[in-house]
Amino acid sequence: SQIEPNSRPFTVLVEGNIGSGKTTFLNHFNKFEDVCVLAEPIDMWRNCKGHNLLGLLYEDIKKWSFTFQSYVQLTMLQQHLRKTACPVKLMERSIYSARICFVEKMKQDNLISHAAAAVIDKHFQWIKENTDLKVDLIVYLRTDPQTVYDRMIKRNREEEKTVSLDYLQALHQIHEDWLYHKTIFELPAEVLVLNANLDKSVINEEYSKFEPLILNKKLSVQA
Ligand SMILES: Cc1cc2cn([C@H]3C[C@H](O)[C@@H](CO)O3)c(=O)nc2[nH]1
Repeated sequence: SQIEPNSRPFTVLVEGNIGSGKTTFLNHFNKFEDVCVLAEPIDMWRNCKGHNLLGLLYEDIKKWSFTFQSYVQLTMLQQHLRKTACPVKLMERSIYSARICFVEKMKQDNLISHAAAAVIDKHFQWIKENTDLKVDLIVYLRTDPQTVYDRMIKRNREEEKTVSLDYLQALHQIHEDWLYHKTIFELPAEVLVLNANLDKSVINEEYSKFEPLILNKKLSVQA
């Protein structure tokens, strides 16, 4: 019989800096059939009716930040609302990190006008009040800026050629304030902090330790 869409799957957000290993984490959990993995819809950002918004963003971040972040917010909302038959849903980033990490940082650096940021915030607030953005756990892949910078260079994503260590340091700080020090904005769920500096060769061992948490929908690590 048709499996009923599980409208309230145990929803986990995977958050972290550029290059923090989110894709590696998602791939680690992709092998479980109970888990629906939603990677960042980067292909949508690279092709919005033929426009590569991600490419435009890094070509002229001031000019394209609003356009890019508006579309990111829509695509992340679509991911949050996506039905799945799986009992567990793992999302790469979220409408929260869009607003809190990226838009806020761009606003601080005057890469987006305060007027544009205010419009994005109005959308964000309305969405939160009018939709059920159910989140049960946030996994924070905590890294050092230098580590993620080296990985980003090695990954060599075309559009990220112009991303600087300074930018990654600023993004790192905003992730720290939101998810580690918890001094800015709201937290939609408890945060599980993982050491994502670990080398790829041992990182899967580290992630395996948290399978019971993610797969059995436990909210706190058993002592
Ligand atoms: C939610 C969200 C993801 C996201 C990614 N990005 C950028 C950072 C990376 O270079 C690329 C893919 O994550 O897009 C952004 O500027 N704003 C974002 N907001």
